[in-house]
Amino acid sequence: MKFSNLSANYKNISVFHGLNGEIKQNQVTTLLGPNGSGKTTLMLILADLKKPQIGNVIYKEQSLFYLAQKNQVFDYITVEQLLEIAILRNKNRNLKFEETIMSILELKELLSKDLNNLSGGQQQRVWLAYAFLQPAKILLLDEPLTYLDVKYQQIFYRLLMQEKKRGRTFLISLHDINFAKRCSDNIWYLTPTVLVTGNTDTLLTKDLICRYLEVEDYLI
Ligand SMILES: Nc1ncnc2c1ncn2[C@@H]1O[C@H](COP(=O)(O)OP(=O)(O)OP(=O)(O)O)[C@@H](O)[C@H]1O
Repeated sequence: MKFSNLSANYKNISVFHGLNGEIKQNQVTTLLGPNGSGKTTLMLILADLKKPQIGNVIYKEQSLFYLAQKNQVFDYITVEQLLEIAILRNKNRNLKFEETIMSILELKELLSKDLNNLSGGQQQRVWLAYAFLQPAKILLLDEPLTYLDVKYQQIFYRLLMQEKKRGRTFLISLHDINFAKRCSDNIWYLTPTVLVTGNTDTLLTKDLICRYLEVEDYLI
Protein backbone atom coordinates (compact mmCIF):
# COMPACT_ATOMS: atom_id res chain seq x y z
CA MET A 1 0.00 0.00 0.00
CA LYS A 2 1.53 3.27 -1.18
CA PHE A 3 0.65 6.92 -0.84
CA SER A 4 1.94 10.05 -2.46
CA ASN A 5 1.82 13.78 -1.93
CA LEU A 6 -0.66 13.53 0.96
CA SER A 7 -1.87 16.75 2.53
CA ALA A 8 -4.30 17.12 5.42
CA ASN A 9 -6.17 20.15 6.75
CA TYR A 10 -8.76 20.83 9.37
CA LYS A 11 -10.77 23.92 8.45
CA ASN A 12 -7.94 25.38 6.37
CA ILE A 13 -5.31 24.75 9.03
CA SER A 14 -2.66 22.50 7.56
CA VAL A 15 -1.51 19.48 9.56
CA PHE A 16 0.99 18.18 6.99
CA HIS A 17 1.60 18.25 3.26
CA GLY A 18 3.56 16.40 0.61
CA LEU A 19 3.89 13.07 2.46
CA ASN A 20 5.02 9.99 0.58
CA GLY A 21 5.40 6.45 1.84
CA GLU A 22 4.64 2.79 1.63
CA ILE A 23 3.36 0.34 4.22
CA LYS A 24 5.59 -2.66 3.69
CA GLN A 25 3.82 -5.98 3.64
CA ASN A 26 4.24 -8.41 6.49
CA GLN A 27 6.30 -5.96 8.53
CA VAL A 28 5.75 -3.74 11.56
CA THR A 29 6.08 -0.03 10.85
CA THR A 30 5.99 2.42 13.72
CA LEU A 31 4.83 5.99 13.28
CA LEU A 32 6.53 8.45 15.62
CA GLY A 33 5.97 12.16 16.04
CA PRO A 34 5.28 14.75 18.72
CA ASN A 35 1.78 15.30 20.13
CA GLY A 36 -0.38 16.98 17.52
CA SER A 37 1.98 16.23 14.62
CA GLY A 38 -0.77 14.38 12.74
CA LYS A 39 -0.22 10.66 13.41
CA THR A 40 -3.94 9.97 13.93
CA THR A 41 -4.79 12.16 10.93
CA LEU A 42 -2.40 10.21 8.69
CA MET A 43 -3.81 6.90 9.91
CA LEU A 44 -7.38 8.07 9.31
CA ILE A 45 -6.46 8.99 5.74
CA LEU A 46 -4.74 5.64 5.16
CA ALA A 47 -7.81 3.87 6.57
CA ASP A 48 -10.02 5.89 4.18
CA LEU A 49 -11.86 7.49 7.11
CA LYS A 50 -10.71 11.00 6.21
CA LYS A 51 -10.16 12.47 2.77
CA PRO A 52 -6.77 14.03 2.09
CA GLN A 53 -6.77 17.61 0.77
CA ILE A 54 -4.40 16.53 -1.95
CA GLY A 55 -2.68 13.28 -2.81
CA ASN A 56 -3.73 9.70 -3.06
CA VAL A 57 -3.45 6.29 -1.51
CA ILE A 58 -3.03 3.23 -3.67
CA TYR A 59 -4.58 0.18 -2.05
CA LYS A 60 -3.67 -3.31 -3.09
CA GLU A 61 -6.41 -5.83 -2.60
CA GLN A 62 -5.91 -6.23 1.09
CA SER A 63 -8.38 -5.74 3.88
CA LEU A 64 -7.53 -3.11 6.45
CA PHE A 65 -8.74 -2.32 9.96
CA TYR A 66 -8.06 0.85 11.98
CA LEU A 67 -8.19 0.80 15.78
CA ALA A 68 -8.58 4.29 17.16
CA GLN A 69 -6.62 5.70 20.06
CA LYS A 70 -9.79 6.32 22.04
CA ASN A 71 -12.66 3.89 21.67
CA GLN A 72 -16.04 4.32 23.23
CA VAL A 73 -19.37 2.57 23.15
CA PHE A 74 -22.28 4.51 24.60
CA ASP A 75 -24.79 1.71 25.11
CA TYR A 76 -24.58 -1.31 27.36
CA ILE A 77 -22.59 -4.01 25.62
CA THR A 78 -20.82 -7.02 27.09
CA VAL A 79 -17.27 -7.86 26.12
CA GLU A 80 -18.56 -11.04 24.50
CA GLN A 81 -21.10 -9.12 22.39
CA LEU A 82 -18.45 -6.69 21.17
CA LEU A 83 -15.99 -9.42 20.27
CA GLU A 84 -18.73 -11.31 18.43
CA ILE A 85 -19.11 -8.34 16.08
CA ALA A 86 -15.48 -8.79 15.02
CA ILE A 87 -15.67 -12.58 14.94
CA LEU A 88 -18.82 -12.67 12.79
CA ARG A 89 -17.15 -10.50 10.14
CA ASN A 90 -14.92 -13.48 9.33
CA LYS A 91 -16.30 -15.65 6.52
CA ASN A 92 -14.66 -18.70 8.03
CA ARG A 93 -14.40 -18.77 11.78
CA ASN A 94 -11.13 -19.93 13.27
CA LEU A 95 -12.09 -21.17 16.71
CA LYS A 96 -8.53 -21.99 17.69
CA PHE A 97 -7.40 -18.45 16.87
CA GLU A 98 -10.34 -16.92 18.77
CA GLU A 99 -9.46 -19.07 21.77
CA THR A 100 -5.79 -18.01 21.56
CA ILE A 101 -6.62 -14.30 21.48
CA MET A 102 -9.03 -14.59 24.43
CA SER A 103 -6.59 -16.59 26.47
CA ILE A 104 -3.43 -14.55 25.70
CA LEU A 105 -5.25 -11.30 26.55
CA GLU A 106 -6.89 -13.01 29.54
CA LEU A 107 -10.40 -11.98 28.57
CA LYS A 108 -12.39 -15.04 29.57
CA GLU A 109 -13.33 -13.75 32.99
CA LEU A 110 -14.41 -10.44 31.47
CA LEU A 111 -16.70 -11.82 28.75
CA SER A 112 -20.00 -11.29 30.59
CA LYS A 113 -19.08 -7.83 31.90
CA ASP A 114 -20.33 -4.47 30.62
CA LEU A 115 -17.51 -2.95 28.59
CA ASN A 116 -18.18 0.50 30.05
CA ASN A 117 -17.58 -0.72 33.60
CA LEU A 118 -14.10 -2.07 32.92
CA SER A 119 -10.89 -0.29 33.84
CA GLY A 120 -8.94 1.57 31.15
CA GLY A 121 -6.42 -1.26 30.73
CA GLN A 122 -9.11 -3.93 30.67
CA GLN A 123 -11.01 -2.00 27.99
CA GLN A 124 -7.84 -1.60 25.94
CA ARG A 125 -7.23 -5.38 26.08
CA VAL A 126 -10.76 -5.90 24.77
CA TRP A 127 -10.24 -3.37 21.96
CA LEU A 128 -6.96 -5.00 21.00
CA ALA A 129 -8.72 -8.37 20.83
CA TYR A 130 -11.43 -6.68 18.74
CA ALA A 131 -8.73 -5.53 16.31
CA PHE A 132 -6.85 -8.83 16.13
CA LEU A 133 -10.11 -10.76 15.56
CA GLN A 134 -11.02 -8.66 12.50
CA PRO A 135 -10.66 -10.36 9.12
CA ALA A 136 -8.04 -7.80 8.07
CA LYS A 137 -4.58 -8.34 6.68
CA ILE A 138 -3.38 -4.82 7.52
CA LEU A 139 -3.93 -3.48 11.03
CA LEU A 140 -3.47 0.20 11.82
CA LEU A 141 -3.26 0.54 15.61
CA ASP A 142 -3.28 4.05 17.02
CA GLU A 143 -1.30 4.10 20.29
CA PRO A 144 -2.06 0.47 21.16
CA LEU A 145 -0.11 0.64 24.44
CA THR A 146 -2.52 3.19 25.95
CA TYR A 147 -3.48 2.13 29.51
CA LEU A 148 -1.60 -1.18 29.30
CA ASP A 149 0.54 -2.16 32.27
CA VAL A 150 4.00 -3.65 31.77
CA LYS A 151 2.66 -7.21 31.73
CA TYR A 152 0.11 -6.50 29.01
CA GLN A 153 2.60 -4.42 27.02
CA GLN A 154 4.70 -7.58 26.84
CA ILE A 155 1.68 -9.65 25.94
CA PHE A 156 0.81 -7.17 23.19
CA TYR A 157 4.39 -7.47 21.90
CA ARG A 158 4.06 -11.27 21.74
CA LEU A 159 0.77 -11.01 19.89
CA LEU A 160 2.20 -8.53 17.44
CA MET A 161 5.11 -10.84 16.63
CA GLN A 162 2.78 -13.86 16.40
CA GLU A 163 0.45 -12.07 13.99
CA LYS A 164 3.33 -10.82 11.88
CA LYS A 165 4.48 -14.43 11.57
CA ARG A 166 0.96 -15.33 10.46
CA GLY A 167 1.36 -12.86 7.59
CA ARG A 168 -0.21 -9.69 8.90
CA THR A 169 1.06 -6.15 8.30
CA PHE A 170 1.07 -3.47 11.00
CA LEU A 171 1.26 0.30 11.15
CA ILE A 172 1.26 1.41 14.79
CA SER A 173 1.73 4.80 16.38
CA LEU A 174 3.70 4.94 19.60
CA HIS A 175 5.35 7.32 22.02
CA ASP A 176 7.48 4.56 23.60
CA ILE A 177 10.78 4.53 21.73
CA ASN A 178 12.16 1.45 23.44
CA PHE A 179 9.06 -0.49 22.51
CA ALA A 180 9.35 0.85 18.96
CA LYS A 181 12.96 -0.31 18.79
CA ARG A 182 11.99 -3.78 19.90
CA CYS A 183 8.98 -4.35 17.70
CA SER A 184 9.54 -2.38 14.49
CA ASP A 185 11.04 -3.28 11.15
CA ASN A 186 10.55 0.30 9.94
CA ILE A 187 10.20 3.72 11.48
CA TRP A 188 8.29 6.72 10.16
CA TYR A 189 8.97 10.15 11.66
CA LEU A 190 6.13 12.55 10.93
CA THR A 191 6.95 16.21 10.28
CA PRO A 192 4.68 18.87 8.71
CA THR A 193 6.46 18.64 5.36
CA VAL A 194 8.04 15.21 5.12
CA LEU A 195 7.57 11.67 6.32
CA VAL A 196 11.04 10.34 7.10
CA THR A 197 11.00 6.59 6.50
CA GLY A 198 13.60 3.87 6.87
CA ASN A 199 14.57 0.77 8.74
CA THR A 200 14.65 0.82 12.51
CA ASP A 201 18.40 0.51 13.00
CA THR A 202 19.09 3.40 10.66
CA LEU A 203 16.43 5.74 12.02
CA LEU A 204 16.35 5.10 15.76
CA THR A 205 19.56 6.97 16.52
CA LYS A 206 19.98 9.55 19.24
CA ASP A 207 20.45 12.38 16.72
CA LEU A 208 17.35 11.57 14.70
CA ILE A 209 15.21 10.97 17.79
CA CYS A 210 16.26 14.37 19.13
CA ARG A 211 15.65 16.08 15.80
CA TYR A 212 12.26 14.60 14.96
CA LEU A 213 10.78 14.14 18.42
CA GLU A 214 11.93 17.58 19.56
CA VAL A 215 13.92 16.53 22.61
CA GLU A 216 17.33 17.79 23.71
CA ASP A 217 18.77 14.45 24.70
CA TYR A 218 17.76 10.82 24.57
CA LEU A 219 19.44 7.68 25.85
CA ILE A 220 18.78 4.71 23.62
N1 LIG B 1 -11.41 16.95 14.18
C1 LIG B 1 -10.48 17.90 14.23
N2 LIG B 1 -10.80 19.20 14.02
C2 LIG B 1 -9.87 20.17 14.05
N3 LIG B 1 -8.57 19.95 14.30
C3 LIG B 1 -8.19 18.69 14.53
C4 LIG B 1 -9.12 17.60 14.52
N4 LIG B 1 -8.44 16.46 14.77
C5 LIG B 1 -7.16 16.81 14.96
N5 LIG B 1 -7.00 18.14 14.81
C6 LIG B 1 -5.73 18.88 14.92
O1 LIG B 1 -4.82 18.31 13.97
C7 LIG B 1 -3.52 18.20 14.51
C8 LIG B 1 -3.05 16.75 14.42
O2 LIG B 1 -3.82 15.96 15.31
P1 LIG B 1 -3.60 14.39 15.43
O3 LIG B 1 -4.61 13.89 16.40
O4 LIG B 1 -3.59 13.79 14.08
O5 LIG B 1 -2.13 14.33 16.07
P2 LIG B 1 -1.34 13.13 16.75
O6 LIG B 1 0.05 13.16 16.19
O7 LIG B 1 -2.10 11.86 16.58
O8 LIG B 1 -1.32 13.59 18.27
P3 LIG B 1 -1.12 12.78 19.66
O9 LIG B 1 0.28 12.23 19.70
O10 LIG B 1 -1.34 13.86 20.69
O11 LIG B 1 -2.18 11.70 19.71
C9 LIG B 1 -3.60 18.76 15.92
O12 LIG B 1 -3.16 20.09 15.90
C10 LIG B 1 -5.06 18.69 16.26
O13 LIG B 1 -5.44 19.71 17.16
